[in-house]
Amino acid sequence: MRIGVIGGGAWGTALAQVAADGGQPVTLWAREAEVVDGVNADHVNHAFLPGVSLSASIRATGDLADLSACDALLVVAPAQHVGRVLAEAPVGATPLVLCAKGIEAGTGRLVGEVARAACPAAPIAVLSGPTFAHEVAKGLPTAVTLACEDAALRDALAARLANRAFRPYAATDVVGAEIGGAVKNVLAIACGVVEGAGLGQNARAALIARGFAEMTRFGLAKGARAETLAGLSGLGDLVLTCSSTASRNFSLGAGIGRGEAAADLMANRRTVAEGAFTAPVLREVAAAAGVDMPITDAVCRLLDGAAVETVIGDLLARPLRGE
Ligand SMILES: NC(=O)c1ccc[n+]([C@@H]2O[C@H](COP(=O)([O-])OP(=O)(O)OC[C@H]3O[C@@H](n4cnc5c(N)ncnc54)[C@H](O)[C@@H]3O)[C@@H](O)[C@H]2O)c1
Ligand SMILES: O=P(O)(O)OC[C@H](O)CO
Repeated sequence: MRIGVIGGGAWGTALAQVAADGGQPVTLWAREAEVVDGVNADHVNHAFLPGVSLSASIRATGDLADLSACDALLVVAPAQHVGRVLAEAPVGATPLVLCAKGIEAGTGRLVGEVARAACPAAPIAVLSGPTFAHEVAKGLPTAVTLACEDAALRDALAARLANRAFRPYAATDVVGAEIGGAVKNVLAIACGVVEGAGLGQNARAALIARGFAEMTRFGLAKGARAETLAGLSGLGDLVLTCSSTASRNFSLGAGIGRGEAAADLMANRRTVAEGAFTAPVLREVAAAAGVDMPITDAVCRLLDGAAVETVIGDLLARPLRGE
């Protein structure tokens, strides 16, 4: 199975490295010429995954047409750009493995819905889970959810991507795998705020647990299964990104918690903090579905510039309720 990767950020590059295990050829499409040049000449993605030596069997390209001979495409552009990039990619009936985590602003669509609209003939799988790119690229042990309704395709993809350190777990719940990854990014911002504002470990644990309740309420309303949300792509990824400054979303929240302006933090970054784009549209989609999302709402207010003390105070002052 010839693998192509759409997106030369940290995660696309790390997944290209996974797919190149054992010297298998992989084509990596990157938007930036400097990334293409660095991967081909130095076997390093200096811009997005510095310090990691990549397999020489990864060939980078800036031309989407070079993906036309691939048997499966890993889609790793940021969620807000997936629709645009897929519209230009030579996909046809080639299976797509969606690896971005987010909800499209303006439409409220999960990445799977975006991909189905752009590439109606392409079978869809979702790969998601607790996966810091730099750890995966270095070959540290990692487990992911690989969700696909077509069992034969799912097994073929799992066999192709698995190696001694990278372990896909099979699932059929594509929507559930997507929702866990999209929602955890928003909750990670909230946990970062707690860290940055020095609100303590109790508060962070409470946010993880109540955030998981929020993710579950939303997921169930959108057709996800509870066991998927409690698995690697939901709870597993929530725990990872709510616990470490290696998470861009958590780091963004930590800056806000320290009193820095969200707009400045967003303006000064080249890497993507998906939760900042997903939070407002998640709030809208949840409201339309009648799902209460107090932590997501708090993150939206903080991103809009509300004071940390005010927002945290409002969260704590909500009427007491059953767990
Ligand atoms: N980095 C990780 O550890 C990790 C792990 C799992 C999933 N993800 C997800 O993977 C997706 C990609 O994140 P990343 O970490 O690889 O990115 P990154 O932050 O490392 O790099 C930014 C990426 O955005 C791309 N980009 C910027 N503007 C664009 C545009 N207009 N059109 C198309 N692409 C554009 C850049 O080319 C680059 O590939 C996100 O949805 C992220 O949540 C990331
Ligand atoms: O750095 P973050 O916050 O985008 O998180 C990266 C991955 O999604 C972790 O699984």
